[in-house]
Amino acid sequence: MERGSRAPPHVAVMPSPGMGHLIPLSELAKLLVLRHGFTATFIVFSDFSDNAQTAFLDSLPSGFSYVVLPPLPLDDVPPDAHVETRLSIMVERSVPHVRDVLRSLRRTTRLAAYVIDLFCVETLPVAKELGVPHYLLFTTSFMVLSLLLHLPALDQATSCEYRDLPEPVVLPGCVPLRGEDLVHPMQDRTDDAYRCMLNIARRIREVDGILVNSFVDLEPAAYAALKEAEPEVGRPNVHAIGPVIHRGSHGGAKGKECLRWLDEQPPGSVLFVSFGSRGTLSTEQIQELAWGLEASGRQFLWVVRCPSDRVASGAFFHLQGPDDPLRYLPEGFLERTRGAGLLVPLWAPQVEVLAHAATGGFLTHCGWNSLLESFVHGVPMIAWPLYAEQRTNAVMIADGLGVALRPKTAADGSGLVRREEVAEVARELMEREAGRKAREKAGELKQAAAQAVAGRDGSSCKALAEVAQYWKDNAATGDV
Ligand SMILES: O=c1ccn([C@@H]2O[C@H](COP(=O)(O)OP(=O)(O)O[C@H]3O[C@H](CO)[C@@H](O)[C@H](O)[C@H]3O)[C@@H](O)[C@H]2O)c(=O)[nH]1
Repeated sequence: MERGSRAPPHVAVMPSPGMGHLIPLSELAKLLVLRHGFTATFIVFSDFSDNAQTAFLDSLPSGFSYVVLPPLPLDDVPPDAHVETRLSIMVERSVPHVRDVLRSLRRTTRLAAYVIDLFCVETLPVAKELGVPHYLLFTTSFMVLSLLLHLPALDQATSCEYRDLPEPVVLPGCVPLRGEDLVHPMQDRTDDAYRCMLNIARRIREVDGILVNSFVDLEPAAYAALKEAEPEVGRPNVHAIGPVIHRGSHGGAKGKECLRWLDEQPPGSVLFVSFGSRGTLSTEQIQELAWGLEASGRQFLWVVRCPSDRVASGAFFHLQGPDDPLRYLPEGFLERTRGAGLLVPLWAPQVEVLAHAATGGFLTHCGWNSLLESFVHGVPMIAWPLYAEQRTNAVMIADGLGVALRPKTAADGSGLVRREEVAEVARELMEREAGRKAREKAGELKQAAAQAVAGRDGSSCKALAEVAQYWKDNAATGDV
């Protein structure tokens, strides 16, 4: 690698495991490489890099390289520890290795910035120590960022569990949130996962700036409130740079089959059902969903995974193994729905599916990348949140933006969405007035999303160009 005044500026990027973070961080790096003349190195964990992640990294164009950290065993961590707890321990253990990588990049490149996602905050002191500007790519909304920035104060002011608060939490410029709709690690304040979240909430104030994968017109009031608060001590500047989404294909042969099937369906007729890179349902819920989709009479394309009650807890970071997800469906389902539905085990080329004219709705777990991809393609949704910040996102898209419908869970305390409700909400979205309204709103958001990243003048393009220029200027003068 080159160092010297004519070498390109370099960015080091550290995503935590999982496609949900790898995708936006690599798309950001692509923009820096292809539009702003940077080169980039990814620092990735070996422990959790599965085939999908490795294939994704290998497909990145020239200008990128990646360094795999040595294995960081977590054998001493209880197997039932929450994913946030496991992640935070793993990141802590990675610090000496990250120091070595950043030191080496400083020697061999014009290292201009170090960009992480929120689970990697424990590595920030290394960048500080080496004088490398350190930024966070916040991979979800301004609303969730606002929640995190307010969390230490909220923690001080609250003595009960948040779900028992008599009033909703009101964040500046955001739709009110009931305690039970706050992010998953906030649901049990006695759990380690909550302490991890609180630690992250404190540490993100240490970064030099926060790039947010959202756009101003999507969340104008939440964005304005955060901008207003910037002069406060310990409030990093925020930059709206989204929607940064994956635009290529990563679906393989099965992906091509999905797209061929979609080509044969009438425009706007298909409900796409997918729960992100690793979302799964219980066996009973899979069965209810299947019966409901069948009863709805609608065409559907469903990315099917093995039930959550059949997956080992430590396997969270990996796509599932050899077990056949189709065997958990109701008997005869495949035969009865042949022609009306297509089932894809594990993975579909989601962005291409959402971009396809036949796709008329998206039943989603509300991961932020999925939502952005839906906004970009103007697809209305059914919000079916599972974990992380997905309930918070669901409130935003259903109550705030009006681009999604929410199925009701059964009153029997099972927490299940029963088949009748699945059929009803699918028909609502695809055939009725509520769906028509959501589709109209989705069309408006599609335009706003396109404007944010249009040419050089889109608000998000400008914001990223300013940050990139700042990094280049500092790298060029040797100030870093
Ligand atoms: O069959 C599939 C399934 C997923 N994807 C892609 O994988 C990504 C999934 O990302 P996302 O929708 O954000 O879901 P998660 O993978 O669950 O993402 C994690 O990270 C997100 C960003 O922080 C959070 O919003 C989520 O709650 C968290 O679970 C998207 O780009 C999808 O297009 C596919 O291409 N094909």
